[in-house]
Amino acid sequence: MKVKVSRAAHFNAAHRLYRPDWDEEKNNAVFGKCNNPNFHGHNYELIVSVTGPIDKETGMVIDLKDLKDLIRSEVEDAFDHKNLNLEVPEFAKLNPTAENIAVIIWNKLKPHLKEEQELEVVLYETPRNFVTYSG
Ligand SMILES: Nc1nc2c(c(=O)[nH]1)N=C([C@H](O)[C@H](O)COP(=O)(O)OP(=O)(O)OP(=O)(O)O)CN2
Ligand SMILES: [Zn+2]
Repeated sequence: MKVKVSRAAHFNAAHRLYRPDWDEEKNNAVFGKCNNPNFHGHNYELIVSVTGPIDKETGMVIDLKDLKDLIRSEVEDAFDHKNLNLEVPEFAKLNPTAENIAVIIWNKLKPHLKEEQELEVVLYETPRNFVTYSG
């Protein structure tokens, strides 16, 4: 029997969507206002879910306190109040789209889970734009 356990988290960050190997015209055509050279910001909402067996001794899939601390150390401390393009090494050469941010978050969290625990990351960039990544 597997149960899905979820923890919501939050960070805000600035970003710019563009490719340095494209000229301004093409960047504007593809990325529009998201290519603003002065960046723009989002209040990101994150839902991290761990699915796995319930531990017989504790009754937990994962201690939500441990999941909270993991999200804080791996995601919030790294991304909150940061310029993703300029301050987060993972995005130095990777466009910080919601898709790529979700994959980076998944990659940062997964090594901390047990083999039998499945991970899903849902990232809301705006209340209406969100992506899901499960590995
Ligand atoms: N597939 C993706 N498309 C877009 C992404 C993304 O990360 N993945 N990001 C953006 C922009 O960065 C921005 O976050 C979204 O802009 P927009 O769609 O205009 O969102 P709004 O909520 O401001 O617009 P509403 O019209 O109010 O919904 C663009 N595309
Ligand atoms: Zn944006």
